[in-house]
Amino acid sequence: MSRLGESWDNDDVRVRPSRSTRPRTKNRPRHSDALSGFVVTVDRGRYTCLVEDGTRRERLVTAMRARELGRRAVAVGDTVELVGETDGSIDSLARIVRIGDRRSVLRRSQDDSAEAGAGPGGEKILVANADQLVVVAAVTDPEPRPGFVDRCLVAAYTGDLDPVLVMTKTDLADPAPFADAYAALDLPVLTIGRATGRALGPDDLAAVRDLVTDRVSVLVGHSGVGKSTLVNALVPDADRATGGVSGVGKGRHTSTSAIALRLPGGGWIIDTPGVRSFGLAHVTPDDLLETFDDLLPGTVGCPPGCDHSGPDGGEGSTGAACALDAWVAAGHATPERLASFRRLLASRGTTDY
Ligand SMILES: Nc1nc2c(ncn2[C@@H]2O[C@H](COP(=O)(O)OP(=O)(O)OP(=O)(O)O)[C@@H](O)[C@H]2O)c(=O)[nH]1
Ligand SMILES: [Zn+2]
Repeated sequence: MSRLGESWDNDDVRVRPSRSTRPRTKNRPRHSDALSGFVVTVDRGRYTCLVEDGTRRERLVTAMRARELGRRAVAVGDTVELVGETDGSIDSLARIVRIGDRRSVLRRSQDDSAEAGAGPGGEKILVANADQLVVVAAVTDPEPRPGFVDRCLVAAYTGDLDPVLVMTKTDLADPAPFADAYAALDLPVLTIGRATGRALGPDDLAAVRDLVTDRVSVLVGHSGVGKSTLVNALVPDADRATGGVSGVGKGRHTSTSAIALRLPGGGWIIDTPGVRSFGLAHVTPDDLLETFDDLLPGTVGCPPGCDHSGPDGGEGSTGAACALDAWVAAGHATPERLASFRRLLASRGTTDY
């Protein structure tokens, strides 16, 4: 499993203040017997981790957070170190003592910031280490919602995931009118529809399979867009792909928000059955701007407090103009890029779920 054995962040484990003069590392729990695991799903404080230790077949181990993790969140997709009861037998419970460095984080804000692992703004890490966010939207039935797609893009860009749009049900309508709005974002758009009365088109499916093979992909989309149809086509035995735990995510325990399913050709699909929206209260205009490399230099002349939302400089400003308008008018970047940036920026505050 390629995700295991990555480097570990030495700051992951909070070390209690020491009164002695010994080096701090001596006080850190050593856990030389720890095993590496990959968090497949999370349900009410219990983490299902895929573990392989070289001598035995890989297995699923149920674990809880060790006290020494403090308030640090553990998310699906995290690489972790486990100690304790790691044999994976029924009723055994291991402890997660370390969390590996993260390549990406898919966050969402939520009201209940008291929940374990919620950050200062109440944001929660939904998935760690994913390569891409696959936003699934239907051409029709249900109608695609631009605000929802835009919010997904903001979450992807600011969390270091590559966004992809997959438009389903292309047998029912033309995807172009909706997809055209994303042209300036260079967003890969794949289409998928039924070739026959029942089956998804094999060419469409092959393109999606290509996209997800050997990568970690998070799938999000509204109910009814065809996400399950797609997941079942990509992971034929989805119910068994995680040793049966996917049943946990889909059914009884509705609090489960994400589950990793192994792709037969390599890579992982992380399905998010309970996720219909992304709260983006934690994303600032500058967070988003940093993901628009071509626009970034144009803000040097912005007034203090400019939120770049329009030519008037935004609410918190002194009334001076946002420098981006003049800069783009002078031939930098493109008006379409600026318009796309501002549309995504505005989507943070909408509730178009
Ligand atoms: N015409 C057409 N129908 C499709 C396509 N993909 C899925 N459907 C149908 O759309 C309906 C919803 O599909 P699902 O896969 O259950 O949608 P979902 O997004 O998983 O929805 P939830 O299970 O509610 O989260 C089903 O009746 C599917 O058969 C497609 O490409 N074309
Ligand atoms: Zn500005």
